[in-house]
Amino acid sequence: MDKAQQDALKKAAGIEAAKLIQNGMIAGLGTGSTVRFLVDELGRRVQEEGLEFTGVTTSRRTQEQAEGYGIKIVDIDDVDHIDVTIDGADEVDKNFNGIKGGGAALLWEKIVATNSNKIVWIVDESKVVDTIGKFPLPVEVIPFGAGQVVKRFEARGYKPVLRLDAEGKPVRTDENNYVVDLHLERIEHPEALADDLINTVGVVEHGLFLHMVDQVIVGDPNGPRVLTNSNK
Ligand SMILES: O=C(CO)[C@H](O)[C@H](O)COP(=O)(O)O
Repeated sequence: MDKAQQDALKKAAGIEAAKLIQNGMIAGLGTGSTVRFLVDELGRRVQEEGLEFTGVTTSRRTQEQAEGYGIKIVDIDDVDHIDVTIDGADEVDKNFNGIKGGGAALLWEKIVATNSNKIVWIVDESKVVDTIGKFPLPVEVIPFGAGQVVKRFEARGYKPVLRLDAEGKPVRTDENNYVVDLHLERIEHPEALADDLINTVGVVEHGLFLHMVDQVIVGDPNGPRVLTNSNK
């Protein structure tokens, strides 16, 4: 699949997911190129159809895009609930477990998701996999002692790589932390790995999103497919 085809599938998933947002709702808005299509469509509906809803964003990037369309964005601590959060993902398996954080927004994404009544992911079909882990697993770490965390991960065989920007400097998250990507190839026991990572001093959060997602909207050449998690 080339990039243009992948973008077309991402866009179709984003437009389909935008239908979930109705007047008066409080919606969590994720981060990434797929979510950009979602926000474009919501912005169109705000401007052309008078849609009124409140958004809570998972990154400054999404906040800027949404506010550019006149979408009302509030702080997460200023809402008493979030009806639905729509976000992208890097991989998702048949158990609705996935990897997020390719865009370095995993911490805010997990906080917004955890506080949402419903979580919907929008992906193109290439992200649906049998076993997660081919996509390097992002882990957000505090800059102080990050090198020591990397050494610990090396000792555990996690193949860590500190994420760098185009200038060779460590990528900074919206919380000013670093991201370490674990090149694991296959994650056979995601729960055990999640426990191990979150119990490592210096780790703020990891990109394993387990038992959280209610629905996945998959951009497919035959039209968007909605997968519903019957275990939730
Ligand atoms: O987790 C994320 C950002 O932290 C994104 O949702 C994920 O990387 C998917 O991005 P894209 O829609 O650009 O493929």
